[in-house]
Amino acid sequence: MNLCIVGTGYVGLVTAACFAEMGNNVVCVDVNQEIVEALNRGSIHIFEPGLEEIVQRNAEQGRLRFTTDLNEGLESSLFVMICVGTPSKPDGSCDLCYVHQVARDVGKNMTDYKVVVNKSTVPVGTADKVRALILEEQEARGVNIEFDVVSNPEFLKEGDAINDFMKPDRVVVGTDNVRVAELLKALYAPFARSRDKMIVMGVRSSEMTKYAANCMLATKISFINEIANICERVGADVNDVRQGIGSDQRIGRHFIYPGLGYGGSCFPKDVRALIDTAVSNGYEPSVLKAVDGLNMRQKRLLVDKITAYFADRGGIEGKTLALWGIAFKPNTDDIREAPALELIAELTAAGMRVQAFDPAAGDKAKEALTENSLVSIHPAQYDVLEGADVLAVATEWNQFRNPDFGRIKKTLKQPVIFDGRNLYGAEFLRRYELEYHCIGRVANASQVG
Ligand SMILES: NC(=O)c1ccc[n+]([C@@H]2O[C@H](COP(=O)([O-])OP(=O)(O)OC[C@H]3O[C@@H](n4cnc5c(N)ncnc54)[C@H](O)[C@@H]3O)[C@@H](O)[C@H]2O)c1
Ligand SMILES: O=c1ccn([C@@H]2O[C@H](COP(=O)(O)OP(=O)(O)O[C@H]3O[C@H](CO)[C@@H](O)[C@H](O)[C@H]3O)[C@@H](O)[C@H]2O)c(=O)[nH]1
Repeated sequence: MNLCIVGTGYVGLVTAACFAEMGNNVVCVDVNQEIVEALNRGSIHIFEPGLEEIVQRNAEQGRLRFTTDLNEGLESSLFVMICVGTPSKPDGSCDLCYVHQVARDVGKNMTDYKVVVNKSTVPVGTADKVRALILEEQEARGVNIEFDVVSNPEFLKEGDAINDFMKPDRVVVGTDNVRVAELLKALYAPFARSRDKMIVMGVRSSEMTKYAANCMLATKISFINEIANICERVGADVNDVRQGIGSDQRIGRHFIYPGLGYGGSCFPKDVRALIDTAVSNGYEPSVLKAVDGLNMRQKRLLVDKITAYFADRGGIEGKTLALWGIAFKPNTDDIREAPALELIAELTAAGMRVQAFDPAAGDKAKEALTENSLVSIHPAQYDVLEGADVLAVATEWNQFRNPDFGRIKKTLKQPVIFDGRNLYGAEFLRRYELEYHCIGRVANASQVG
């Protein structure tokens, strides 16, 4: 089948590469010329394990092309997939300007029947708006070309995106048109060989399903973080509690890891967008507001712990923090709403220096933090320990899980680790005479209360 994918970010590029891998002909369109030129040279602008190889292979074999010209994609394609960003506006509502622009461009340029598939995460009612904008542009041209608009939210997660796309738990399709549902079923058939994975529903329910899924997952995280914060005050260990509750199948083991709160380009903005949708429709979303509020507090947790540690040691001004991990999660270079950025901003505002390392997000962090003279980004994990007072861990990259504790102890001015991802065992660290502060566990019972 012939597809036009609009937007070559985390979702667009993965979608394009995976559909091309299944034999489809895919044209990828992006307004960013630099990104398109790089892709045409076989180099991808994001870090996503396994993606570059699939992109290169399919481009070489002629099934995957990149262009800034939407017409090139529209010409030959039955499906037009919208995969552009839907960031937060300052008031928390969803900014739909990129989606609306694509809808207008499609209306201006289409010459034959299209299935317009929206994969971006968008508030309920957006498909209706996309339809209206396409019709408006067609009217302005004096043409009447048939098309359908379908909602098909994407559930992949960064760092494991190829696997998620190739083996989805489900494929949600929002349409009341049986013929279009059949077309999508055929398109997704290679990803659903073991069982029928397509769940067809109304467009509004499909748009809502995406927000409900992300908000449910965000709620699990804020819930366990709340439990962790209580554990810490009463001398319980959240690691044990997590296992104790996770073995109940109704609760499950996934997505109940406490930490510095959720970051990334999805959970924070999507929770806020659903809050905005609820409020605009006269409903007070008390659970969602609590989830968001707790997450914002959680991102400050290490700031408070580090500040408290230095309170009777001359304060944090002039001290140096070694920081491992900047990306919002491992296996990605994405730093959007990363808890580490909050940590860096708060500590440097109070006069602390930060020497940071991340296995993939270093370049993006350098760009984002260029104006902050108290931050330096280093290319090697152990370099950041040189001259540092203490170490903090903000992202659970595998290479931080079993580090050289002897070297940490020897290099730091003060043998203390602040762990925002609960990677280490307190007992074990005591053997290295390293003081350990983490989330929801009190290493020394005398610290309780
Ligand atoms: N990142 C994820 O893990 C993920 C997962 C599921 C769903 N989503 C949702 O998918 C959407 C895309 O997210 P993303 O992370 O891939 O975004 P992104 O910011 O990585 O990429 C968006 C791309 O769209 C391009 N673009 C903007 N306007 C355009 C236009 N008019 N024509 C062509 N290209 C245009 C941008 O240049 C950019 O390259 C969002 O709604 C997001 O919420 C993201
Ligand atoms: O038990 C957990 C699991 C995750 N996180 C944090 O939650 C955030 C989000 O993690 P994850 O969901 O793995 O990454 P995303 O790439 O943001 O993926 C989410 O957002 C995407 C965009 O909508 C959806 O498609 C995915 O299904 C959904 O998992 C990260 O900061 C993680 O550190 C925790 O703190 N504890």
